[in-house]
Amino acid sequence: MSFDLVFFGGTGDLTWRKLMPALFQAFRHGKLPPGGRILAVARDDQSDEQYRVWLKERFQEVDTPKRPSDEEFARFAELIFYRRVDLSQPEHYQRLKSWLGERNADTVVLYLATSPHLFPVICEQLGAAGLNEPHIRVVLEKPLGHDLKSAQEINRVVRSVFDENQAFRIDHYLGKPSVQNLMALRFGNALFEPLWRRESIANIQITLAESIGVGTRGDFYDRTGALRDMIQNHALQLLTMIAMEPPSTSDADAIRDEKLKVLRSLKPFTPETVVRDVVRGQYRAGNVDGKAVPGYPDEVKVPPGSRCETFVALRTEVQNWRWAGVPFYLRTGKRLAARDAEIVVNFRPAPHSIFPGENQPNKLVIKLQPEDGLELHLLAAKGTGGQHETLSPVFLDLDFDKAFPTERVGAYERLLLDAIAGRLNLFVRSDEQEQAWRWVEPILEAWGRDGNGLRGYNAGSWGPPAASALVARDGFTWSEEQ
Ligand SMILES: NC(=O)C1=CN([C@@H]2O[C@H](COP(=O)(O)OP(=O)(O)OC[C@H]3O[C@@H](n4cnc5c(N)ncnc54)[C@H](OP(=O)(O)O)[C@@H]3O)[C@@H](O)[C@H]2O)C=CC1
Ligand SMILES: O=C1O[C@H](COP(=O)(O)O)[C@@H](O)[C@H](O)[C@H]1O
Repeated sequence: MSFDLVFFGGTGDLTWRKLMPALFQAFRHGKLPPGGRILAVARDDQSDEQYRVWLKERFQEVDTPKRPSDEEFARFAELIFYRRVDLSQPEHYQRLKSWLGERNADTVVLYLATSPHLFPVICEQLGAAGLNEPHIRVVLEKPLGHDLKSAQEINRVVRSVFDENQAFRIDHYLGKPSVQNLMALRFGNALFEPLWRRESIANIQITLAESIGVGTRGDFYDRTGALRDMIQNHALQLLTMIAMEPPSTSDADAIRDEKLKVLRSLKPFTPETVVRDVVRGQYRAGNVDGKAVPGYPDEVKVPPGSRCETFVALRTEVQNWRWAGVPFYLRTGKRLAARDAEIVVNFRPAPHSIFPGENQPNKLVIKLQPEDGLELHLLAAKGTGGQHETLSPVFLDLDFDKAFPTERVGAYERLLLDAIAGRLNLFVRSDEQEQAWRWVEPILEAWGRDGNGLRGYNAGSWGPPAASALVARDGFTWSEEQ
């Protein structure tokens, strides 16, 4: 199967930092289908060779084990081409069309690695140039819009040019091996399904914590904030996979239909519940990994007096028979104590304990980052004798890197290969994406009306104390406090 993969935004940060290195890994692992060409397009005027030299220099910034040797880069570079294309110029799309027409590949993937404000014009121009035939796919990078209205507008234009099954909306968390394992855990094993419900589960916590700050992207981040950057997409996608009903097949739409049902069942926010159930914070100066770091207001390019949230914790519920009354807590933030992404399923305590002392409930920790694995926390008898055995916490620890010692496929590598192969399972459908916006919109509106609720937290902490109070109100604690 021959393919052409075109990166719009071919000189951008996303392309050289994430996409090209991911493609190189696919190439190195022999996973890239043969007969492929990779075309980068942007407004700079440069030759194929100049672009390859530029890209090779950028690769020096990639982590050492993932960096190509000179010989590997030379072979990879044979697949890479560059063309000058100004995306606002209709005639430049004809130039692109002639390049693609040189050999009419079986599959064409057009990856929009540009700012989303260009998506409508790019799609319109692709349609006008006839670059929307069925063998052509369009990959839309996050963020897909800034709110419901802008997301709907992007989707309207995309749908007017492409069929839904030609549109691949990226949420890179869906490409992480650990997220694949979440599906495998739930739907490849019969063990947990009888317990996966309100009768056995007390609460579910989804934490996407980062220890990094906003780096040099302060201006971009300040227009976005943690709710749009992480909750509307990554955290909600994880929630859907935890809460969804078993799909009848592994087809993309069977899975996406079930995820959509979860999004539609989320308890809607009102102005009162936003105040009660959503905590937002902004980091102040502090220490992370033993190093002093500045507060958000002092980060590069952050506008003075910014009210942008770098932390969100919230409580919600999935209103259906399986989950009624079970709190789902979502939490994300920059400059937190650790880089730690995990889903914690806290089970209810044993109804009656015959053992003295500990009666700690079981919990299942699905670890996404930095390690990728599963921990099942149980109580066990130490076997020290005496009339009354006391129980101690122990855990079964499954480390997927050890279980599968062969090289595992990274998120962008996986998603790029899936887009080339036409597999939609790990991409977000427009209705899911719009429903996620619909659900976060009352929070954005409430915050827009009332700028007072932003709480400071020290860099290197787990966020504002109000986040702990949010779970304590229900009689729970966050996993790191358990
Ligand atoms: N950087 C990252 O790690 C991530 C970025 N994203 C998202 O991806 C998108 C791109 O981000 P990023 O790569 O950082 O942005 P950059 O500003 O680094 O790159 C933008 C790219 O778009 C090109 N471009 C802009 N306008 C035009 C035009 N009119 N015609 C042709 N090309 C154009 C630029 O090339 P030139 O100006 O030379 O024409 C450049 O190649 C953003 O929406 C961002 O939020 C998402 C996840 C991670
Ligand atoms: O989408 C985004 O994700 C990254 C975090 O991704 P991870 O794979 O490193 O967990 C985040 O830093 C960025 O702000 C956000 O746009």
